[in-house]
Amino acid sequence: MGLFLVALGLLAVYLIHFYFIRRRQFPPGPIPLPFIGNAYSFISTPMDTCFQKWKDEYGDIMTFWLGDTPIVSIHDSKVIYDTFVKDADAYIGRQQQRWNELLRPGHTGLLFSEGSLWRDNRRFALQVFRNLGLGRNLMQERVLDDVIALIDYTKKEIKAGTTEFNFFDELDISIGSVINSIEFGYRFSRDDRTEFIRAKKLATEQVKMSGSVMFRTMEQHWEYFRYLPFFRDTYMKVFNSDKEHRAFFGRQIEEHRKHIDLESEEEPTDYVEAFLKHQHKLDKEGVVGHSFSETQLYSALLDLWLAGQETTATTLAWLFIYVIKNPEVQKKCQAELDEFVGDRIVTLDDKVNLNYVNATVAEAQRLCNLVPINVPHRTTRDVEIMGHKIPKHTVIMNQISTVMHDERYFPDAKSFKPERFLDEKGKFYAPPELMPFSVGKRACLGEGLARLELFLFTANALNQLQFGEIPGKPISGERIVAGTTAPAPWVCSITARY
Ligand code: HEM
Repeated sequence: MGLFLVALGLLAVYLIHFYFIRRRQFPPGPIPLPFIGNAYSFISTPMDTCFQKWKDEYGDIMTFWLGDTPIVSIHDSKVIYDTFVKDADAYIGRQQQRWNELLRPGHTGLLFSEGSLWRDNRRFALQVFRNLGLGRNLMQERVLDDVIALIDYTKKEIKAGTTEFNFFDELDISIGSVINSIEFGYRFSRDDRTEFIRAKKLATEQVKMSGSVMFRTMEQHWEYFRYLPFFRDTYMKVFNSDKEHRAFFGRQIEEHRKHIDLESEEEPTDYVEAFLKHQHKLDKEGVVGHSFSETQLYSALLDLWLAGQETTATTLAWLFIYVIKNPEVQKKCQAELDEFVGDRIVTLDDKVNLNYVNATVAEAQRLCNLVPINVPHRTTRDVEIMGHKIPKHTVIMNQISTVMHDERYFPDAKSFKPERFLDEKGKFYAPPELMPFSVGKRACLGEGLARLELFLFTANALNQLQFGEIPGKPISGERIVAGTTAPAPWVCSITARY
């Protein structure tokens, strides 16, 4: 009886502290449940819809809780620019999600690392992308190889009499090949897809899991939750996926180690080679405690794969669904391509003329709203936002999904209207509220590569191929919201235009 009263007393103290002291330190938001916070809201309502609802109810700044962590969420473009861009260093931190003690030992990698490790490695990654040809013809050629392989394969299938296409699978392996060739220097084979399917399955599971209610609830205390019946299963999934990722990326690093000439003056041809050479140079120079460890290499490869494959392939999947569902958009894109390109391959030089195609890509990114809940940031000092004092180390998110469906900026926001990104002269323009890659110092590191891929795959596929819905097999367009928002499986018809 005594023990029971003590437990009751402790619970009362916890509840008073939680509801009357901690909650009041942050902007208002929906009532969290003790221990699990607001994660329960995401069970019945998709995350991005929850944020829309909360924006209507609580305004452009509010707080929701995951477990016992308060997360301040900002929903307005102007407030986001005033904070994450104008005062960028104050928002540059990342939430130290404790799962990463398991998944990215030492908080390494590119997505969740902080401080000099993150800064040095982000700069290094951007430099490697440039050295591999981003911003020059070299990267375009790399991507175009995969675009051409996709089109050739599809035309071969058409000739062979195929009438029903799972075009997402083809986009998926193409985008997988681009990132794989950047990281490891080789593409996936379409004849034997086993390796790609395995790698992709791992990535999809991890991205899906990272958006799951159980994963988010367990985030900061997984070492205790894993002993509880319902939560054990999620822990085992994370544990196994980590083990398999280590095997996949570890094998790639080992292969490179076997053949690499660390002293060679030649330009590296992939990320692993560039990293190992840079690491060797620092070690040789006697630089102590640098940020280029073997663990960092592993975590960076994982992050580039997770952040770079699923995102781009899924955006393209949405784009082709929207184009199929809106045949007049397909017609307008193709009319523009006929006028400025003809039957040859579209390159970046054509981009300036292809206003409607650019607007179609932009509108697909806006409407699909790929990232329903942004990657959490952390304030690095006390800040004040819209009159609210937010302490240092608060987890904070610029909720880009809410901005991109905001009727104030995008009237009739749930409709697909590429015209909204054309000015009165028909020229493409991107307003600041269009922020699929986020903004500020932690904005997407792969934005340049993703933009190149989105343009080249879209323009060339629409130029060479005609897409349609198959009678009796309508595309549902159902949104499956997890770490990213993916469409339900779909098939389409494709014929050749040339
Ligand atoms: C359509 C495709 C893509 C979209 C919509 C997208 C979107 C995003 C978003 C919203 C973030 C979080 C930004 C923030 O924290 O505020 C992010 C971060 C990141 N993205 Fe992307 N991304 C895409 C493609 C790529 C590609 C192709 C790569 C690399 C090959 C990549 C690598 C990264 C990395 C490493 C980060 C973490 C950056 C940091 O914390 O410094 N992404 N991305």
